[in-house]
Amino acid sequence: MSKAKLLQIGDITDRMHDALSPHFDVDVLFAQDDRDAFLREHGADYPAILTNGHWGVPDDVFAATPNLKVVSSYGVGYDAIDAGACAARGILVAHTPDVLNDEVANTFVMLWLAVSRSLIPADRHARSGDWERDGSFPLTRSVQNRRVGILGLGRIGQTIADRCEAFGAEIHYHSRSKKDVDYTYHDSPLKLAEAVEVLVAITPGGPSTHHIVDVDVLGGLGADGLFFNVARGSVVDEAALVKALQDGTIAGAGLDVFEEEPKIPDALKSRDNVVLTPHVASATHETRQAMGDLVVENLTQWLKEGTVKTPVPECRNL
Ligand SMILES: O=CC(=O)O
Repeated sequence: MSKAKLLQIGDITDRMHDALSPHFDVDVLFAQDDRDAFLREHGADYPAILTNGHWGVPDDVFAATPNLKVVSSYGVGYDAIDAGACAARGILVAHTPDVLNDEVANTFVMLWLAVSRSLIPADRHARSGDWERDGSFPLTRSVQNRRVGILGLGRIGQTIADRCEAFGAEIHYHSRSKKDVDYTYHDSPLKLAEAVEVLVAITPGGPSTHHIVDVDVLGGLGADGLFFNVARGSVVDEAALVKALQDGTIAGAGLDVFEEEPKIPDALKSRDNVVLTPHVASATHETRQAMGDLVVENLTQWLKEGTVKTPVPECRNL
């Protein structure tokens, strides 16, 4: 019996490839020399797409796959996929929620400690000989007993809150709606920023959260404030963030995501009060394995039953 055809957009692990191969005939979009000709000739053959949060489903692919039935994305954030348009065409979209909550929360903690305790400059001081030559490294700032603001109290935001409690934090949050939790709610990102010393963005990306951290919010955070982004680059006005760091409007930042990945502004790269990671919040062997297994499970379940295990909210009623 012939296998179902699957169009792969972006990289996958060997384990995912091996698990998919018995069920799907996999073609890699980026391996095609002439993408337009390939999509024109073969687009209608694909009922299934495997993609990720970075590539999503580009418009040309969406338009060239009239028989598409399922999209399985290797990541939790799906702002690069027009899930509303997929739902309207009856296409199921699946993502990988929950299995990465711990890792993303841990990445925030790593950045928070690194920025507050000046980990990168301190490491440099230790290995460069500066310690012997110039003496002790300057004092840094404690992460203990801070007022922490979580922008987006979804599943990952809650896991971040749990981690922060271990540091004696007073937790504040802003979300689209008030939740049944003991933390302090603020009805705007600005009011949240004004109330806290540490602000972490962990909202979904997309038009509804575009630049919700802007010049005013950064001003509200204030000169001792630290900003962290483990959400999407689009959530923050990056130019305003650069200026806020340059002008001392805020004290520092830890960033895993950027507006034009993989490009990072030089003005961020050159600052000692900023720690940068290349969108790796979920990128451990263990968590990527769990995410990959879920991507595969969504596709094989769809093959067997026509459903997926973890649909995005827009597709839950399909
Ligand atoms: O950014 C990572 C994800 O959305 O899983």
